[in-house]
Amino acid sequence: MKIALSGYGKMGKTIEKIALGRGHEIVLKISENIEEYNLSEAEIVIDFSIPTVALKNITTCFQNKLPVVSGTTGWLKDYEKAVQVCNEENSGFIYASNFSIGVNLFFELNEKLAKMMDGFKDYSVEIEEIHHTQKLDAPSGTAISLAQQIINNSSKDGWELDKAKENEIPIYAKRIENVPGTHRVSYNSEVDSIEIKHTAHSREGFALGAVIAAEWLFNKKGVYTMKDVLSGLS
Ligand SMILES: NC(=O)C1=CN([C@@H]2O[C@H](COP(=O)(O)OP(=O)(O)OC[C@H]3O[C@@H](n4cnc5c(N)ncnc54)[C@H](OP(=O)(O)O)[C@@H]3O)[C@@H](O)[C@H]2O)C=CC1
Ligand SMILES: O=C(O)C1=N[C@H](C(=O)O)C[C@H](O)C1
Repeated sequence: MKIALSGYGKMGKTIEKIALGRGHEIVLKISENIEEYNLSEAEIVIDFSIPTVALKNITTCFQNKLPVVSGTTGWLKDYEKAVQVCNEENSGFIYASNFSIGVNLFFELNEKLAKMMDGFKDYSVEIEEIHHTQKLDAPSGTAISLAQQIINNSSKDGWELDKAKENEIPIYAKRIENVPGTHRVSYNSEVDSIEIKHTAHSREGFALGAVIAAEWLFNKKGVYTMKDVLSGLS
């Protein structure tokens, strides 16, 4: 595939390495105003940029008939707008708050555990995420996805950073130098705790998942998720 990278920071550079290793070409590296670039050489775009530009970059690609795999977090209030433009332009789109295969397995576990724990009122649930100090958004997109899964499978009705109300899930966001991404969901009672945890050892898992998603999306139209991608792999 001829890939354009929207965002050539920590993730863009890791994706370049993985994509080249799988026989793809990087034809464009977008680092500023997307309108200044000639998108015509690219066949697909992988977007790991910044929250304030993600919607513009993604929709500009759709308008240029390019499918997009996006992992940028912190812009999700505008997700439906991106979906609308994708459908209007008959393009292809996959967004995931986390492309790592391990985290997507962790998402499955989280859903199952939330269903099991609902009804055991002695336990209170909380989420902790730890990331490097350059991260722009908090809580992480992955922590929000984990919270949303628990909300969908329990009587919880919201989440809050730090100070949650009775029926909400507290998310604690910590920033520590060089941490690629750690997420922990814990259920705590007076007598014990049950925890599930995912620890990324590097950015390679996120990047590999994004390239696999791009390979899967290539030549498809429509809006998909990592569940669609992974159901074809297992
Ligand atoms: N879904 C997933 O699996 C994962 C998601 N992420 C998310 O991906 C995003 C990027 O992460 P990361 O690579 O660590 O962050 P970086 O800050 O290292 O990279 C972001 C890059 O975007 C560039 N940028 C700025 N303006 C534009 C623009 N107009 N168009 C395109 N690029 C632009 C920045 O350039 P400059 O520095 O010059 O401003 C920077 O190089 C974040 O939102 C992060 O949360 C990260 C890991 C995994
Ligand atoms: O910014 C990061 O680094 C990461 N961001 C994603 C998120 O916000 O969930 C995924 C991963 O944890 C790394």
